[in-house]
Amino acid sequence: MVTRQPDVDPAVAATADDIEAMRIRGAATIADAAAEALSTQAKRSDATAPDVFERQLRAAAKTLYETRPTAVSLPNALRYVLRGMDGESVSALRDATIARAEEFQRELARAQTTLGTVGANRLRDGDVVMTHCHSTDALACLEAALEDGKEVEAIVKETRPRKQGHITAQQLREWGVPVTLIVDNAARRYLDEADHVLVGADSIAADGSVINKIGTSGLAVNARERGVPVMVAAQTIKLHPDTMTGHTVEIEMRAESEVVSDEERRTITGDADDGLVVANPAFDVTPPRYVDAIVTERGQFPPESIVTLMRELFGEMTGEPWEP
Ligand SMILES: O=C(COP(=O)(O)O)[C@H](O)[C@H](O)COP(=O)(O)O
Repeated sequence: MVTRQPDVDPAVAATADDIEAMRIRGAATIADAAAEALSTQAKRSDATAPDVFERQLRAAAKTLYETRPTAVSLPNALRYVLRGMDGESVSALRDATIARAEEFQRELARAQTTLGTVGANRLRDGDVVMTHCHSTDALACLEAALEDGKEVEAIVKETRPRKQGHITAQQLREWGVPVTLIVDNAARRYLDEADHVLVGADSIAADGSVINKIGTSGLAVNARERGVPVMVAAQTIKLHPDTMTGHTVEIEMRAESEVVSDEERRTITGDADDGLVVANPAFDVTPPRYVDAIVTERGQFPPESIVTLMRELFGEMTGEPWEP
């Protein structure tokens, strides 16, 4: 459970629980939900003094921030909204915060649509795309290609342990895209039939490394060996400004229960129930040399040049998202 801050509205706490339990998941969706939650906190605040209002909003941001560590879209969203919290009275602060959250959500949606059109330009009629996990940014590229009248097919990795590939497969089938669903271990074999690997990102580091669902790096290495280009679809909200000052991106470790049931654990260890460690990292790091292009709403970039865009958009940022 997330540590609850005092004065945080129950609706914000519920959003934090949903993010932590992955009922709300995926970097862009988490960012959208976080902005919405801050707006809700602003709407429902019972503060009568501006400093109390601000304290409540910062407490809400901290509660949301502590849910999952890897997707930088979460702190980036919190920072963006809190920076718009401006005014001399509670009502001015409330209006400004709500307007800022709405602006963030609008820009997020717009960025994804624009990014989709950029990514679609890389896809040709008849292409076969291999996907990993479920990324709304990656799907935006496929949706835009379909809208351009291109026919595409997809090889969808199921993505253990939580099988987010099923969500991707479901969305693609709704759009009428032929889908071949494969287990993760079959990826190398099926790369021979793929024209692109298309994945999303939770964070992008200053050196162009891509942090995304566990298994992305292995897929990218295999794709390079097979000569299949790797395209990463990532709005600029996924750029991790702290990495410009040498910080690393924390990789979330999730519960062992996602990998083995209690019964399976007992079968492995017997009654002793010791000596078995189940490691379940949720994300991994793909070095820039295995990535062909990072597709953003500002155009496509070779990974090594992404730091220029990062500096332009974020400057040198320090401090926790909820700090003034
Ligand atoms: O790794 C994941 C989701 O991981 P999880 O299921 O653990 O949240 C997605 O590829 C990115 O978040 C990008 O998604 P989007 O493009 O929708 O932001």
